[in-house]
Amino acid sequence: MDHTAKKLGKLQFVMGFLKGSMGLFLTSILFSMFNTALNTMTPQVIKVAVDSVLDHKPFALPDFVIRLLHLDELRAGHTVTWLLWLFAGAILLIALLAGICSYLSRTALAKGSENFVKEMRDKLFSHIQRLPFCWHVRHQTGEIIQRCTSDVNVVRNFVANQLMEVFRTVFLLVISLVIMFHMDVGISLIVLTFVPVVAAYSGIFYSRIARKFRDADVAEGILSSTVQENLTGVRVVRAFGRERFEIDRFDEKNNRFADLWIKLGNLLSIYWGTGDFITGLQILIVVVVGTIQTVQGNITLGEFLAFVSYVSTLVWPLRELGRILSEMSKAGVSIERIAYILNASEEQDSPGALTPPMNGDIHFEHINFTYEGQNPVLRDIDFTIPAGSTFAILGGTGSGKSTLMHLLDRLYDLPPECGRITVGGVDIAKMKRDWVRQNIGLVLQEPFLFSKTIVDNIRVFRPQASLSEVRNAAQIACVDDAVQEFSEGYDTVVGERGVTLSGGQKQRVAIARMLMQKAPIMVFDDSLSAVDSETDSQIRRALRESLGSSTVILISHRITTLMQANKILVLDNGKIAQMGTHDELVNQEGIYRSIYDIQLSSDDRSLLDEKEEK
Ligand SMILES: Nc1ncnc2c1ncn2[C@@H]1O[C@H](COP(=O)(O)OP(=O)(O)OP(=O)(O)O)[C@@H](O)[C@H]1O
Repeated sequence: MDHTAKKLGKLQFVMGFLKGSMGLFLTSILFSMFNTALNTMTPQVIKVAVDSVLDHKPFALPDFVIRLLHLDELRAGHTVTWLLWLFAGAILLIALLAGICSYLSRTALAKGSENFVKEMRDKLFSHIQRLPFCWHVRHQTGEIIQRCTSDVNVVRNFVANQLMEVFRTVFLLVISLVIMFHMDVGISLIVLTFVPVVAAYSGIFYSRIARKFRDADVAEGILSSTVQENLTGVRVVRAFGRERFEIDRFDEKNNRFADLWIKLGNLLSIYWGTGDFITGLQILIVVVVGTIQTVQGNITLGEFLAFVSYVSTLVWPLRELGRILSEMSKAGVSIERIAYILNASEEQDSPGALTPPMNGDIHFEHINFTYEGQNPVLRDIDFTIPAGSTFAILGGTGSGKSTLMHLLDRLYDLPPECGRITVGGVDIAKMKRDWVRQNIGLVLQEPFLFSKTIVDNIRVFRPQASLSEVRNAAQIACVDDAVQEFSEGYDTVVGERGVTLSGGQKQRVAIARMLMQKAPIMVFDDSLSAVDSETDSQIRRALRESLGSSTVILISHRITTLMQANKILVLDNGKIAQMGTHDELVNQEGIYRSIYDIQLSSDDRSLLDEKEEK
């Protein structure tokens, strides 16, 4: 029952996307039926031609056709050659009409299937945009890309080619059998007995092939993820001389993928080989029985030839049915894989979600947080960031600093009973997610830049911003000079298609981008780690002067980055270890003091002096 439900689900899934192009698909089916009906006429013309031209029998056509076309009179007054031309003309006319129908059917189908696949791609892409961040963290990018590209293509091929073939084959089978039964029941029964045989063996293979396709698809996903990971981490691969290791890793996955396709190929070869034998057997029996029947005078020579013609015409579509079934299994697997993405729940705001002002105090109230299946990452975290202040968070790696910011930005939601985060007294869980994110500017340690020009990257949040606004943000982020030095300045394309920026330049472009957002809360999550201490200090000075009333949260390992903050929180293993100003913390025993002592010996003294100047 489960299986049927699943199948029904797949059909409904496809129908959902077909809805918009139903008119085109119905047009295509209609013309395909005309085409099939016309094609089944040809053996009839052959039959009448052979019987009347070679055997000089009267036309074996319904009386009204003979009367309508005055065939008897024509026949009486004309030569055999003339009759032959008459039948040739009939075949030509049928071929012409069949060709026109085929053209109309295929153009409608091409349009319909492209609309279908476009709608599916649009839906997938917009759905993926709305999936929660945690969903993206849990799934490999290569695998998602594979589902959005090759799986979508498999479904498109199925809808554009195979689905129509199913209709065509069934229609062809029905018309041909009706005509054959009309000519001779005995031979028709022989032909008919082969239909379930072909269907049964196709069905058996269908289920086995489906399993193999599923394995091959999973292997393909793993292979694309390996390639994607390798290309993304190409610098690490080169730096650590891991090329050999990576090649071996790829080989292993590639071998597995190739093995699965070889096994699939073997299975398909058995299928086609067996199919060839069965159809050969079918033709053999029809030829033997047909010849006997003709010799005994039970059927005419023309009818015999028509039978052979129908059987030969039916052989291929029936054989194709097997291929269609295997394609269907492949498409079924792809549909399941696409549906897996589409069935994932999108981020959704509760009805009446709020959009309050975001310039109030930020209060983390007794936060406890655990990532799925992990140990607790944050334990009873409770503190307040006063509005308009600069607040710093210091802590060892893995102490939970970024997690706190993910929770503030609602990239992860706090489960009930695990505390709450309020801004200006309003729980962020009750706010619209978009609103929260628009009002919290976030710069990450490893910022991502799009493959576009620098100016477009900086004004990604405000595409209408003028160049002077962009430059102003870039000056505060201390990246304007560096950009001016590029031959194309702000029009320099960065990323895969263009110039490679240094880690520090990228971080500064990302800071400029965030400044354009003009958010009342700004978070710098270790986002100055790749710039030297001097530039770090310059940026902070420029930021201090330009941020106005925004609340700033600074996360860093570097004491010099944090020391001017109004308050510093020290996190240790998911718990609050210390909190206070630089002066308070440096004068107490504790983590802050030890880090200060270690960094003091290596940091530039002048940067520490900066604090005294302030
Ligand atoms: N998406 C995630 N899924 C599961 N565990 C995670 C996830 N993100 C972080 N963690 C784990 O949570 C803990 C805290 O990570 P977090 O990134 O918040 O630390 P951090 O203090 O920002 O570290 P760093 O300074 O190194 O960036 C770590 O043990 C980390 O492995």
